[in-house]
Amino acid sequence: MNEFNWKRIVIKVGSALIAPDKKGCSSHYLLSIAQFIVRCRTLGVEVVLVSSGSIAAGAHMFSGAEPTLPVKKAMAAAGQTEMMATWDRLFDFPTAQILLTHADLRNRDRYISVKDTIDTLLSHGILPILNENDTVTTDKLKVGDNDNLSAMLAAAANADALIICSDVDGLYDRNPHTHDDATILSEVNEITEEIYAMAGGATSDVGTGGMKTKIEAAEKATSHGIETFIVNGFTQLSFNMLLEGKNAGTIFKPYAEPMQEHVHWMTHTSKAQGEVIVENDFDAALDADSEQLTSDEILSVEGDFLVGDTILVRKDDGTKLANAKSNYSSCLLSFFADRNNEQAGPAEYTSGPIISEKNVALLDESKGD
Ligand SMILES: Nc1ncnc2c1ncn2[C@@H]1O[C@H](COP(=O)(O)OP(=O)(O)O)[C@@H](O)[C@H]1O
Ligand SMILES: N[C@@H](CCC(=O)OP(=O)(O)O)C(=O)O
Repeated sequence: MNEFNWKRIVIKVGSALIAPDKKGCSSHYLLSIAQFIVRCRTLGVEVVLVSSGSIAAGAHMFSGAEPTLPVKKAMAAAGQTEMMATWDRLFDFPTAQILLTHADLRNRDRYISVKDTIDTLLSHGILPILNENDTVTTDKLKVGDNDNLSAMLAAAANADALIICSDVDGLYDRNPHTHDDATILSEVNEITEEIYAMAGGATSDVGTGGMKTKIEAAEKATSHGIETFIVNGFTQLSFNMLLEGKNAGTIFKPYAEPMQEHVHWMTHTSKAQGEVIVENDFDAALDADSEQLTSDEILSVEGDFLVGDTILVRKDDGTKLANAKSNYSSCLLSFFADRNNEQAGPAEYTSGPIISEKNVALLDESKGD
């Protein structure tokens, strides 16, 4: 057993560490991260790597080009190969590339498939290296930043820890690059609005999301029971400290009572693709018998969703009742809602249950306070 009792960890590496000067991929900072990964594996800890940096690594091949969206997508395609080759050279065991979009994670079958692939790679001693598939993704399909992606993957992999390697020592009470008097928070026990208020965006021209997306990631991971660290990936000291079981930056403590797996997935990974709105006096106990929600209860439908997508069920006054997997498309549910609103007498057609008990994640607001 190791100092920290980890069996499996996810390490996320930011773009500034991969391609610090946007002149291609550099192994300068990756070497100490690779050594840490090797040491963890020697200690019996399975490691999953989430690596940013394809766009930054590919930028040097497009000199003089305006960084438009198509050019960035091309940079990602070209830089990804260079980045994978750089990582691969640092290890004497095999690595595997997995490129994903949010569409692969919000669909339950595809999510399970990703989970299974990660498990299988790890059980064969292969290091999975993941990134968002920036070349094919669109606004609607993307996660958008690798902090949140790494937390979704830490939950999928059922990791014990998520280590986010960045270009700062951790979370400060304000951006240390713009405030000389900023002080670091070494431990965060609860992620509150005040914590979010401390976080600003990225100031480097290669980072995405800054500290805000790291706090979102920490919230996702800690609510799954995963302890989360933000450390400075520029310095070997961070990794030496982690190996000694010491806090190397900011540690976010995991929830004492983590969310159930499917509740976590619906809340933090799949996210609602649309809404079903019910009467304010709707009082069915969704957790006990969600089959009570049928087409007769629907007032209106918002967004476009398909059978199997996650939806938010809420009351007309805005109270959020539950996230749930929809058994019907938005198109069909809108038809039922329109018919209900016309009050056209007894319904000729009614739906079966719109959501099913085992695919419901109750939201706090619905707990009757
Ligand atoms: N409260 C804060 N504490 C630390 N860094 C912050 C804070 N607010 C904003 N930042 C910015 O977040 C940056 C790290 O995020 P980002 O640039 O996205 O890096 P990465 O590529 O590692 O994801 C820091 O360099 C800093 O400019
Ligand atoms: N997927 C992108 C990185 C997105 C991202 O979140 O970047 P970063 O903030 O540096 O972790 C890429 O490979 O360039």
